[in-house]
Amino acid sequence: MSFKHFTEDQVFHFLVRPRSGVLLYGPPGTGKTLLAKAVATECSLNFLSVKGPELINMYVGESEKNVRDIFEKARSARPCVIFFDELDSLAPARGSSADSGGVMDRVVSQLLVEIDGLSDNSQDLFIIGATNRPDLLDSALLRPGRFDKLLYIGVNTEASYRERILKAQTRKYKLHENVSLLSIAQHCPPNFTGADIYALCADAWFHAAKRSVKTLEADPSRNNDAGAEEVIVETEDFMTVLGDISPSLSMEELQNYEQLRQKIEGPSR
Ligand SMILES: Nc1ncnc2c1ncn2[C@@H]1O[C@H](COP(=O)(O)OP(=O)(O)OP(=O)(O)O)[C@@H](O)[C@H]1O
Repeated sequence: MSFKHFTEDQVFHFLVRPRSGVLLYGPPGTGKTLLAKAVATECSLNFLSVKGPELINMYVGESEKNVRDIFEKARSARPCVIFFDELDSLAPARGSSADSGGVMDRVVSQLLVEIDGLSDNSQDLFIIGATNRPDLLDSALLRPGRFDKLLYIGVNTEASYRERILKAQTRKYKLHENVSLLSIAQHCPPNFTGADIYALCADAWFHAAKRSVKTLEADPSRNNDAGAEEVIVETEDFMTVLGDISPSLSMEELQNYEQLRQKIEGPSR
């Protein structure tokens, strides 16, 4: 895992300007989790990942206890990054949830207490949050000393961006010499996310594997050939499966995310 798939700006905010909390936001499948893991790996920190809904429990007081326990676990694993995925489901704006007894409000309060408690030892315990809906979060979470840096992780519609992700995703594949990843990137819809490209590569490999099996079945004498079982992925494998994969986000949805980003960060960026 490395930072090479992310922009210098994104890496700068993590490595050069350490802070208590960073919030990654943007459409699903764009690499927010991947980036959080890369930060932990690159900085030699333990990585504790938790999905917001996993901490919510129907029994009174249990959800708050789960929040406390996660921070306790992270403290004992220092130096550590706690990654809160789907943060909006753990910390929605207080007063907005329809739950009886204000469970979610108490969870948010507990989370704020724990985050504020980090300030003493922020040198070796960091929090990274991720959400597709930063607009739903309790605004107190975004105050200085908490998740005070918001970083948009979006989709770049240029082919060279998709080519970089294709390169990363196929680095362990044996590609046929006819494969041009740039050309494949140019054939992908501009709104393909990293997760869509992951699906494309996995399906292309599977398509190539099926072809290898068929070839061996047709000519069993090749079973003993050196490397006969090796799966070599060809351009045709990518092109065949490409038609079956629809972008998980429409262009309109991407524009909505872009508008949300502009609302949060201002139009100048
Ligand atoms: N920039 C990228 N480079 C390489 N692979 C990527 C990139 N972005 C996404 N992927 C691939 O897509 C998969 C999903 O990415 P990830 O889980 O990090 O997205 P996410 O933004 O956290 O999504 P969600 O909001 O749904 O949790 C990853 O396992 C990875 O294989």
